[in-house]
Amino acid sequence: MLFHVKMTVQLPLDMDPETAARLKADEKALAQRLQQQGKWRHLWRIAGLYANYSVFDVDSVQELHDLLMQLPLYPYMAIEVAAMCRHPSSIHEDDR
Ligand SMILES: O=C(O)CC1=CCC(=O)O1
Repeated sequence: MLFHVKMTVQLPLDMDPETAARLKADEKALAQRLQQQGKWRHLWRIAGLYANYSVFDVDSVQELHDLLMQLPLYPYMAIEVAAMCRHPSSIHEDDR
């Protein structure tokens, strides 16, 4: 199951810089692990914003929920999710 996810990061302005740096490093490590596992298929910066557009490939809505909840930056993110299904004109046979 493919899901389009928009994540907008809103760190508190008064957050300790070391805490922010640790959260970002932990987020990066988990994001890269999930990409290697094929769960986090795409990760794009939205130009001009501290936000990203991502595509997740998971087995269930519950799995997506659990992945998003475990992101280190989750408490500081606004998250929007859209479920996607195959477009009849797509030439990509592996999209599902
Ligand atoms: O910087 C972001 O958009 C938040 C984020 C998601 C994965 C990551 O490494 O940072």
